[in-house]
Amino acid sequence: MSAQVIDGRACAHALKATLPADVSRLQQDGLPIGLATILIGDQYGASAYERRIRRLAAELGVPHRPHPLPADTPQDGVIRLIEKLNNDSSVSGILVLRPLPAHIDEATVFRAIDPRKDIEAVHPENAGLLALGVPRFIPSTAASVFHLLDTWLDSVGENRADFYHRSLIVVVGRSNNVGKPAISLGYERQATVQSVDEWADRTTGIGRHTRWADVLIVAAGKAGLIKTEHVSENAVVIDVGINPQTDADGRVRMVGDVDYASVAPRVRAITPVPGGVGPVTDVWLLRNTVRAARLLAGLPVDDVLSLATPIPALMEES
Ligand SMILES: NC(=O)C1=CN([C@@H]2O[C@H](COP(=O)(O)OP(=O)(O)OC[C@H]3O[C@@H](n4cnc5c(N)ncnc54)[C@H](OP(=O)(O)O)[C@@H]3O)[C@@H](O)[C@H]2O)C=CC1
Ligand SMILES: Nc1nc(=O)c2c([nH]1)NC[C@@H]1CN(c3ccc(C(=O)N[C@@H](CCC(=O)O)C(=O)O)cc3)C=[N+]21
Repeated sequence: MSAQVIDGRACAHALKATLPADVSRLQQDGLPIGLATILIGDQYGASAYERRIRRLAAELGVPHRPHPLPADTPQDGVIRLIEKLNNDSSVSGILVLRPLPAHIDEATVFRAIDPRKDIEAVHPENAGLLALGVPRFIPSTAASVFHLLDTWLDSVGENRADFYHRSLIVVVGRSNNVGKPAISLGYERQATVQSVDEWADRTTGIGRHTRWADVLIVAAGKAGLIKTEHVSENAVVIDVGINPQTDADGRVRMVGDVDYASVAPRVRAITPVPGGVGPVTDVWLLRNTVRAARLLAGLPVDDVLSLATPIPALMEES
């Protein structure tokens, strides 16, 4: 039987429906909303993402200021730009695209962002809040992964809590802005969560872990890493990877970390690339920009992580 294809474009379309109204309400009240992006160099995935954000911001009416910087920009120059954006009241959200060139220390750059404008939760304060289960912002890629899962569960009529409580979620890749936040969101849903990194691949192989996964989240940045022997038949596979692949005719196209052609026929459900996690990530970043603008203005925001279900007592109190 062939897998159900989880449609990221449809999910993104539904998720963005209320955003233009949210944006114009802020603007009518004279409250600033604006997104600043910093792209250093021209890495394929980062440039692709920046272009998409640019288009989506225009569509939703969010003022966007792109800051393209040459690959050899010194770290001080990047920090100075961030400080300027921190102090600019027309900017409510700041996104620094990864990966950064080797001469720039990611942690130092992320620490320079005003935590209230840190829409990807990369500043230690926001990363800590997420790890503690009380996030200010949910990083957009991990948010997209779980939004797709939740939406898919609703569509097949499975109770979200029942599903997560009994499920093993295996996360391949544990970077600070994709893998680790996804692990945190899995914990928050009270699933059993396992993290697999490159050492597992180099030593015992990742199949001994991934084959047990009810939910397999793959964010390694390695095209074709997950093949049919890595998955079980009831798995729900979420492919985060965005990798450039050059066709025989010289055209570059995007592929995920999952070998879709061999894996899709075997599993229960799967996200494609393109058209899976990516489009929802884009919308979530703009949602976080609106959230930041509201928080900066002192307006209420929804509680994004009230998901945990208390475990009933085993014995009634006498
Ligand atoms: N679709 C979307 O919305 C988004 C897609 N992406 C894409 O997701 C991918 C991952 O991004 P990101 O987390 O930033 O990448 P990083 O390079 O920062 O991290 C990759 C992680 O994967 C692990 N890894 C690498 N190779 C293997 C392997 N063979 N087996 C197991 N684990 C492995 C690394 O392990 P170790 O820690 O041991 O080095 C590391 O933890 C990229 O393709 C990126 O373009 C990113 C953001 C959004
Ligand atoms: N700080 C930071 N945060 C990121 O989230 C981040 C980053 N840096 N650096 C680069 C990667 C890559 N990334 C993408 C997200 C969505 C699409 C996306 O929407 N892609 C479409 C592609 C459509 C097409 O052009 O074919 C899709 O998947 O359907 C692509 C790439 C975010 N990243």
